[in-house]
Amino acid sequence: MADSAEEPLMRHEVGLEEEPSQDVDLSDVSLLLEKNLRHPGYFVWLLTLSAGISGLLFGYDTGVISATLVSINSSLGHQLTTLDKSLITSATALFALFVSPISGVLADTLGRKRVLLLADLAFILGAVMQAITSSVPGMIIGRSIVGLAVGAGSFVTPLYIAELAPAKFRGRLITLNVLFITLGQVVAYVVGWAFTQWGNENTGWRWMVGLGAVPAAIQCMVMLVMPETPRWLVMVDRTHEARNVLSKVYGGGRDIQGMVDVVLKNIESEVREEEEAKRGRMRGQTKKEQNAWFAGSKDVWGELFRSPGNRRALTIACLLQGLQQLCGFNSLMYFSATIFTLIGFASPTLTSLSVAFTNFILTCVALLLIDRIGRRRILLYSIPIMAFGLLLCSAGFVFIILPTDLIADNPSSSASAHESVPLSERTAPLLVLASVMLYVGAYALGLGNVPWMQSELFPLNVRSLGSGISTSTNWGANFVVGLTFLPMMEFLTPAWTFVIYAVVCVGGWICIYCIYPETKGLSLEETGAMLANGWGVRESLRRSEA
Ligand SMILES: O[C@H]1[C@H](O)[C@@H](O)[C@H](O)[C@@H](O)[C@H]1O
Repeated sequence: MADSAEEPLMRHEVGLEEEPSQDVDLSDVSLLLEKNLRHPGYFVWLLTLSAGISGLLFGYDTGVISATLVSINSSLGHQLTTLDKSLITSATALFALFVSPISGVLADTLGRKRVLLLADLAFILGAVMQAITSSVPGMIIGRSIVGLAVGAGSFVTPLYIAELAPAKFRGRLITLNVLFITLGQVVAYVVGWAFTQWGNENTGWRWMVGLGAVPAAIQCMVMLVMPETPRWLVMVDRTHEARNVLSKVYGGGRDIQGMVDVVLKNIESEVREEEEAKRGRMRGQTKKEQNAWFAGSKDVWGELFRSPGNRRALTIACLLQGLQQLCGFNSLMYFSATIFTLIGFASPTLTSLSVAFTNFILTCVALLLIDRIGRRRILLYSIPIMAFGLLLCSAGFVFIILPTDLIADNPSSSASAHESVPLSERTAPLLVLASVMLYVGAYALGLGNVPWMQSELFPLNVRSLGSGISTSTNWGANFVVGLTFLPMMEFLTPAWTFVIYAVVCVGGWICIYCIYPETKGLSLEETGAMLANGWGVRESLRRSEA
């Protein structure tokens, strides 16, 4: 792990003598100072890792359902129906969708750290509830509580990291969170496979879901000793504590005090400006309207929707987040074990591990490549491969004859359905597996990551609202896919289901081609100026080729 390798920076190095003067542009100065940082430093890594456990939990809880669904059998009173499975799966996304907007308000009033701690408690409660329940409604409630935790955690974790990390490392540290999500999914699949292999047939799945409480409890303990973010501390007038946290972030020592002063002043002036803007907006309004949150947010809503540039940014961010889910990836994440059971693999949970593993490895590759290839280009290359994979998968399903009620049936009975089948039907499952892996790999390279870089599309004043709306689009679409996948498989046939996802990919590709400019290498201001005058696709390509 990198040690705190900050260069000793003194005020005179950036032209500051004593206290930073009021006419110096503090944001420029702190950027200049931060440029000299070589590594995030050990304290920032520690903070990122401890907050990143939320990503791990997010991934674990979304991934573990795959093996759970094929292991529950009749432990909840009866064999699960298609509706039971769909509700159990999609409840998490629905509650994550509900809680995302509220968690922003909670994060401002209670602090970022307390919201993370509350999310941990919800993770623990939801995991225990699922592990001990004996009914389908109990399971749905447990999954919904986990949804609250996932929704709050997925909003607050990037905020916590962004407010603590020096600007220079912010992007990289935030995208690390996506890596944690996919790692969590791998862990969930390994645990799922291990329990179906060696666990008790009736209680194994209870351990799978219950284990989600462990990382949450660890994070809870670690977060108790972690600090609040300097920005929130300044917001609630605890400037002295904010200074101490900043000193640790920048590596401690006397020689960095100049930098800490500048960064602190910068935060203070930003917070002051925000408060003044809020007070200005509230002047002349009725008592009722003076509800700070409402008054503030109402105006930001106006700014977001009135300005053409902001509207374009929002359209692109929602398009990408919606497409990330509507392309059907999570139907594999949630139901791959069900699918592989359906087509006769002897160890469906082990087979489906390939989905989570491919996703994780190619997410690592994507994070290395994305700044070099560019967001637009990586999407335009990878989405056609996804569509091809889906069509191939659909072709594979054409050769497989499935008993009509198998989706809702006992998985163990599925093997017998494939005992004496012609060769084409024996190789077709392999074709399905290979095409699923092709699709997942291409997804992880582009759509799995790029939409989360949404904040770079928005100017500061509407960034949090814009990102919030596009994140809700993600959860909304995730809910739709979780709820509709099994009914689509049952009523439209698997072959048509995958064709529909392929059509969504093609439609998405056309939209991206027409309206998503290449933001690689552009500053936030340049992106903003470009979107203010149009979609800026041609101009962005000219710039990135120059
Ligand atoms: O970026 C993540 C990642 O791609 C996950 O694998 C997926 O399950 C999530 O829905 C997505 O938001």
